[in-house]
Amino acid sequence: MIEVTDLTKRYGRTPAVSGLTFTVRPGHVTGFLGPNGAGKSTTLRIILGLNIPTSGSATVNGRPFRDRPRGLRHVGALLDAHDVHGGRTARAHLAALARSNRIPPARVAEVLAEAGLTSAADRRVRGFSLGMKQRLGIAAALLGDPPVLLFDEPLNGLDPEGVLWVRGLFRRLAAEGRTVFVSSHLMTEMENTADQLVVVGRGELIAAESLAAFAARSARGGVAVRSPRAAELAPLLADAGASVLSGSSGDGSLLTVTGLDAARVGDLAHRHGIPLHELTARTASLEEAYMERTAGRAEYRAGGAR
Ligand SMILES: Nc1ncnc2c1ncn2[C@@H]1O[C@H](COP(=O)(O)OP(=O)(O)OP(=O)(O)O)[C@@H](O)[C@H]1O
Repeated sequence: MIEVTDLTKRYGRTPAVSGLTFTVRPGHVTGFLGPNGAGKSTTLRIILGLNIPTSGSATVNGRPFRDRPRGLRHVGALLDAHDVHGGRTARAHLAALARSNRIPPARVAEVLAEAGLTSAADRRVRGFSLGMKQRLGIAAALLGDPPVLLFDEPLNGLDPEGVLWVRGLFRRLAAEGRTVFVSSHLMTEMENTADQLVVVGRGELIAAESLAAFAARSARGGVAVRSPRAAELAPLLADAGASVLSGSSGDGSLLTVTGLDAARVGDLAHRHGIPLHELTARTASLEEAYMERTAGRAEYRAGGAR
């Protein structure tokens, strides 16, 4: 379990993180999302005790992580795949980490195999591609068999097989009851992998909830209803508490309804003897919900709009 409480970090006068509070629970893959510069890496570094917060706290299983001896057995992390001594082989890099964290040396071969690096184990890391370095970083995070794992953009540079591997790995780690916290800009991938989300913008919390709840709040979701008597149905739906928009069907037969699920829309129409020609529940994609909720919270946006 990771608990972040009223966390603030300023660099000079620039706030990187402002009063963030959220909990990352074991047994889930939790996606950590936010526009560039939103404060994700800063937060991950504070959780790992690599940055000192200006105020507030971050704990891992109840204690600040920097207090923990043999760290890799408590928390595994991949922050920056390039942060490896290029002159070492993959095997030597992992063996050094194992020694300094009192991890049995046999784990090195196990995590190399898990990451698909067995055949590259005795090559110097400076010759590795970005994807191979990511695999090595993930192998290092797994080395101590830790209950809590943090990954900052782990999919960068991975080939499709690597992406599939990571997806399965994260799900398995969560199913084993571990806490898995992953930052990523790849919405489709997060949609496939994460079940919980922490979303930040300009250092502030936007949402901490399940992916389903986050998507359900989107105005892009709702129920599409088509009826030859849509004009009669719309006020009945509004009376029942729904928001109703007329669609762009031209003949006025299409309504988009939010605030009532498809079953209640169908029942209500039936009670009033109004025929329906279509009743479709639509869930917003994570990307749609994310773009909507972070609009105006992105510091950098193509086209110059702020
Ligand atoms: N060492 C530092 N010194 C000064 N400012 C910093 C430092 N590290 C981060 N910042 C600033 O803090 C803010 C948050 O940065 P951070 O790297 O945490 O964002 P992020 O969400 O990880 O972004 P990205 O998605 O681009 O990786 C940014 O405005 C950044 O410029």
